[in-house]
Amino acid sequence: MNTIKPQTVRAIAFDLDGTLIDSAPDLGAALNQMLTQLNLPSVGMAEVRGWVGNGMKMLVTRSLVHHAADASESAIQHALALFSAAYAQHLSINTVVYNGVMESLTALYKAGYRLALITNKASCYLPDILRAYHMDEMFEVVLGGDSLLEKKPHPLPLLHVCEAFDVEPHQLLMVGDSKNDIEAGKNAGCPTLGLTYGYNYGEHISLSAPDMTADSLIELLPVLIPATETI
Ligand SMILES: O=C(O)COP(=O)(O)O
Ligand SMILES: [Mg+2]
Repeated sequence: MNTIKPQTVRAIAFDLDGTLIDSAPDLGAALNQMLTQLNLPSVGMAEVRGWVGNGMKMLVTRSLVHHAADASESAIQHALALFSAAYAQHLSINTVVYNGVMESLTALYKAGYRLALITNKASCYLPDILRAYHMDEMFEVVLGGDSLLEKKPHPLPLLHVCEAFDVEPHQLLMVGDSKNDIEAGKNAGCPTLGLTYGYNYGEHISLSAPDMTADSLIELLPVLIPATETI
């Protein structure tokens, strides 16, 4: 199913984790370093992939709850400080860019679409990560989970991008791997593309009923750049 219209879309907002980059190996390494410091057992990548999507505090909290450890606010804050220090050393060691991402971003950018990044990841890590994966020139607006008063699935970051780009919500396509992205898009009145390969709490993204689903970002090119056959 695809109800995305190339004649209406003028700008595209991308999610980061699970959409552009597979950051779970670095997030997992930092989480396991934190768990070791707390004398708790390590967790596997499958767990980590199921916990990413609502920011670092939620990732840390889910790991503490998983171990039935102290998950009081002060325990979470202590764990979060350990995790943040560890992740700062693990931003771009084993993270990889998904297939098709660079080609697609480049083609969409060259075709004149205005591009934004809207992630729930803390904003302090974004410049280094975007630079490490050569994406720092692509996005005119970059928002982290702490950039505004609300984060996805709240519509505020998407509406902020609409205002920055001077476009209507129906002209901004939201692209993401999780229900937070699709719900944020629907809440803002934006069309949505759900990618099937990322992290979505073990659920298929089609359950969130995006306007289009795709197994690779490349599938968006013939939709938004109709002359695209192969790249
Ligand atoms: O940091 C997270 O939990 C998720 O980040 P995302 O919004 O880029 O998927
Ligand atoms: Mg994501």
